[in-house]
Amino acid sequence: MQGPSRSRSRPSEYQTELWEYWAWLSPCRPTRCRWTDSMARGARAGGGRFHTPYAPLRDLGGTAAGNHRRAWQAWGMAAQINPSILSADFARLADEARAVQGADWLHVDVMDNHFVPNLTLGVPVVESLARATDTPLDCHLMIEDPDRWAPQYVEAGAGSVTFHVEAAAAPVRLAREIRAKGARASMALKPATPIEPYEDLLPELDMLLIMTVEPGFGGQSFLDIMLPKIRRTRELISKHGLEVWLQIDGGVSPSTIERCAEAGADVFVAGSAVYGADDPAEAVRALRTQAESATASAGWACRH
Ligand SMILES: O=C(CO)[C@H](O)[C@H](O)COP(=O)(O)O
Repeated sequence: MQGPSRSRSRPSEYQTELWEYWAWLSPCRPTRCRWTDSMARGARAGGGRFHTPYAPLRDLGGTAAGNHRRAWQAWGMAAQINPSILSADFARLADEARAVQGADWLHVDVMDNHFVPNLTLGVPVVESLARATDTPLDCHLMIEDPDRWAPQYVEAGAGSVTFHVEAAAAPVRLAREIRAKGARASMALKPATPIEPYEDLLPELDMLLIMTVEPGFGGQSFLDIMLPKIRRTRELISKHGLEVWLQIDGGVSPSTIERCAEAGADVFVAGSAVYGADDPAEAVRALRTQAESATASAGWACRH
């Protein structure tokens, strides 16, 4: 497939071609895995690195805020904010998804009461939610035996599936299976799990999740002692020249997000800080602005 011609006069056709080109350029381009509707929605929603290199070419009009965001993406400084539905009203999930319109992904916490001491939802709810929202789903599996269950979450409509390395029997095989089925593959580390033993696995992943609280419950205090791990992980990603997203989850709020962005995180899960706000969509925008400002002055982003 060739890149877009710059001489197109009809913006809609030009834009369509660009989206295809970004998909082709993406780490999840069809040569490695299927470009699903959900992932395409992620890209269109402004999912950061999907379209970083050519973001300015998409600037065929639009709002000042949209143009600012695209410029940020072009410089690789886009921050993604993923509201965690753990803090939402489970009886009104479709409405709660709408309440965070503009979020990059919806973070879906799957807990089995074995891997963590809490029980939330499973495949059927993810299937329904995927039908009810255009926001792509980022499923975080806090469950035992993810090797068995993770592929079912891709089939249910998740655009990204995260398994815990502490629970996976064969993390490389599992990451490859998630990608082969058409989703982004992500691996999570609990606070006491170091990144260093998994350096060689990084090329198998689209995202690495560092838990900044003990998994299981929303509303906990951010663990500052995770900041050096975020920093070291970002250095490993850079050292290998990878486009792996670095997500953090737990205690993300206006008072902690800047430190995390400065340390190297670029995808932020926020539950209570978003759903506890009077205007959840505005809370998403404000967190993103804070993260992007902190990233702009961070050493890791300058070297990126
Ligand atoms: O994975 C989680 C807990 O295991 C949640 O996503 C996380 O705690 C988000 O909630 P908050 O932002 O309120 O800390």
